[in-house]
Order: sequence, then C-alpha cells, then structure tokens
Amino acid sequence: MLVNFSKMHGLGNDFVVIDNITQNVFLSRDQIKKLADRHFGIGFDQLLMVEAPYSPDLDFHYRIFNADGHEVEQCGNGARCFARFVRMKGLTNKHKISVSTKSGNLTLYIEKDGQVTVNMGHPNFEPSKIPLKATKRELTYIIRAEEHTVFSGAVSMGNPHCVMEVDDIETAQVSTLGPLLENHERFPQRANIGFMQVVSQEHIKLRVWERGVSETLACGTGACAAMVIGFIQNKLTSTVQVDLPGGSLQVRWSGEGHPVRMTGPAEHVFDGQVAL
Ligand SMILES: N[C@@H](CCC[C@H](N)C(=O)O)C(=O)O
Repeated sequence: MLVNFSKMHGLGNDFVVIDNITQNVFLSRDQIKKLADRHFGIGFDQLLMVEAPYSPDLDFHYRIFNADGHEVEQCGNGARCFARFVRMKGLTNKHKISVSTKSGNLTLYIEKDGQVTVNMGHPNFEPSKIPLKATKRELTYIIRAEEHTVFSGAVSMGNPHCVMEVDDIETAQVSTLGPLLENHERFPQRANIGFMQVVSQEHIKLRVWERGVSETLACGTGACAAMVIGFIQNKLTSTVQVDLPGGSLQVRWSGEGHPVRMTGPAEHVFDGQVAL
C-alpha cells in the first residue's frame, strides 16, 4: 500500500502529516517507530493524522503519535502544521478551524502573515489531572531523582509537563535530567520536561526533553507550560516571547480561567509517498 504524506515542521519540531480522510491508513506502533527512524525511515518527532470530525460543530479530528509509536493527547507545534496542511490540501478554506484531539478541542486561526494562532485551552494544575503523584497542588514540587533534587512546576496542557528554572539553558542538564524525570515514578503517564531560563518578565529561553522522543528543537505545549508556570510563580507577564533552539513563539495567558494562546510559524517541507 502506498501512503501519501507531507513532511512539515514548526520551528524544527518535525512531523509527517497524513490525510486520513481521503486515505484509509492504519499504522501499528512498530510501523510508526520504523517510519520515525531518521536513518532507516522518513524521520520525525511526531506523526499527525488528519481525520474526519466526530460532530457537526467540529471541522476535523486530530491524532498525534510520538516517535516511539505511542499515541498522545496534544501537540502545539503540530496543531499549527495541522492548520496549514488542511488548507494546503484543500480540505477546508476556513481561517478559523475547530479540531478535537484525544484531550479536548482546539481552535486554530490562520493569521494574515501566514502564522497560526492556537487556542490551547485551559492549563490544569491539579496533580491528579497532570498526572503527578502529590498530596496537594504546589507552585513548586521537590522531586528527587537519583543524586538530583529538582524544584519544578507541573501542569497539564492536555499532556503532562514538568518545568524547572535554570540559570542558563546552554548548560542545563537536558540529556541527563530529561530522561530521569520523563520516566520518574511521580509521573505515572511519563512527562515532557522543560528547562526554562527567565531572561525578563516578557522573555524566556526554553529547551524541552519530550516524552517519547528526546530533546526536540521546539515544543509548543512545552512553551505554553513554561509560560503558565512562570506566570503563576510571578516571574512573567501575560505576553511572553519563548525562544526555543528552533526559533521563537509568542504565548499569551491572563491567568486561571483564561485559555492559553500560542502564535508561531508552520512550514511545509515536501510531499512524499511511502510503501507500507
Ligand atoms: N511537540 C509537541 C508535543 C508532542 C507530544 C509530547 N511529546 C508528549 O508526549 O506529550 C508540541 O509541540 O507540543
């Protein structure tokens, strides 16, 4: 079977996007892992599936699979590429697109300059919803992992995030602490791990060790998680520039009770066909 796909990226966080409305594709976890392999496959951080909506008030359903083959709840950079993909392929001509995901609904807006704004919904700080094993909600959790003691915030942006502040992201222990915390017993569904350097109240630098992938060049939900955690810790204002290794995003949030909005680019790289 030949499957048509597009290769896309949002700030270097890269995706294979499959139109599963005009095609009928089912991929096993092993097939996804093989396609994600950067030497033996196509190579990607996430596979995105565009599917028909479940209800008339929605335009599409959006499925996300990490490079390790596991299906996950949310992907911010992927959402922006999703919006660009459905317009590019003529699946819609709307500028405001409503999609359901495994963890809720998103609204995507195509801006005049081609950037995409995503209404990411409400962050959830309740430990049981992240999920994080903790007796109560805290601004900062103390997590011990081997010889490390980490002070971090935690939030669900639809998917689980743990964010710690560091003095300098260049020297942050991303490849050691990242996997230790991703698989820490206090995160029963594992977690994405952010390393945030606060440059000013309107500007942070961020590196993210992504669950099911490893460090990526950018993580949209990670950028939102870092911003909301920095905000509730009184370190950030309501509009923040987030610099990731692959480029910058703008994240806006006015506090609890309000949705998070993220704006950034979405790029098409090439179209291809793969034999399964
Ligand atoms: N790259 C993403 C997040 C993808 C899912 C994540 N690795 C998880 O397991 O939750 C983004 O841009 O948000």
